[in-house]
Amino acid sequence: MRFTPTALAGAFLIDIAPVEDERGLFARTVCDDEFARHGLVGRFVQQSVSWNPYAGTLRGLHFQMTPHQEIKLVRVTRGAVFDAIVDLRTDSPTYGKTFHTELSAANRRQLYIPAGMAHGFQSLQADTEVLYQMSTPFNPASARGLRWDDAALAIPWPACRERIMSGRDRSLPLLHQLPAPDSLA
Ligand SMILES: Cc1cn([C@H]2C[C@H](O)[C@@H](COP(=O)(O)OP(=O)(O)O[C@H]3O[C@H](C)C(=O)[C@H](O)[C@H]3O)O2)c(=O)[nH]c1=O
Repeated sequence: MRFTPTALAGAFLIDIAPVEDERGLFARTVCDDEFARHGLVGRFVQQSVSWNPYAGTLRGLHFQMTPHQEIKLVRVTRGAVFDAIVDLRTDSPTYGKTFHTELSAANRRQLYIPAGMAHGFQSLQADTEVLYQMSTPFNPASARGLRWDDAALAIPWPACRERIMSGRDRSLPLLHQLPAPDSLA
């Protein structure tokens, strides 16, 4: 695997190093030792899938509050997404900064998201499926979110004819409205 640090401390792009032959390819996507050599956690306790039948579906920006904040490893197994993260760690040099990338079944790229970040994506194709691995179990009571279109974040979400979102996501708070840092990721 190839690990590329992003502009946000602790967040990495992980690309496969495929072994190819006449049958196709084989590639490792998670390895505890290799992750540890890059200072990353390679053990996950939950794996989830998100299916998005329509392009323009936007989920997020979500995170879990302390002490349930999650490390997430995200990849796309069908279709493609515009994937975005926000650093919510108030002690981080990149607090309030964002990073985005395209994850797709074609590029087989993964995004490693450290604890303390909000995550969201917009599907770029119909029938897009996203696979997540989480380091911490889902804790509904600590699930929180951040508005996708917060001008303070200025995430360049791709234009689309109709953006499909949940009512909850449409009404999430802005960054400056989030509770005090001690209750945040
Ligand atoms: C996340 C999650 C949700 N649920 C239940 C709760 C709801 O009844 C239903 C849909 O939940 P939600 O609308 O929060 O699903 P998404 O909007 O896809 O949320 C995810 O999308 C953003 C982009 C993420 O990064 C998170 O992994 C996750 O928050 O599944 C579970 O039972 N377990 C879970 O781990």
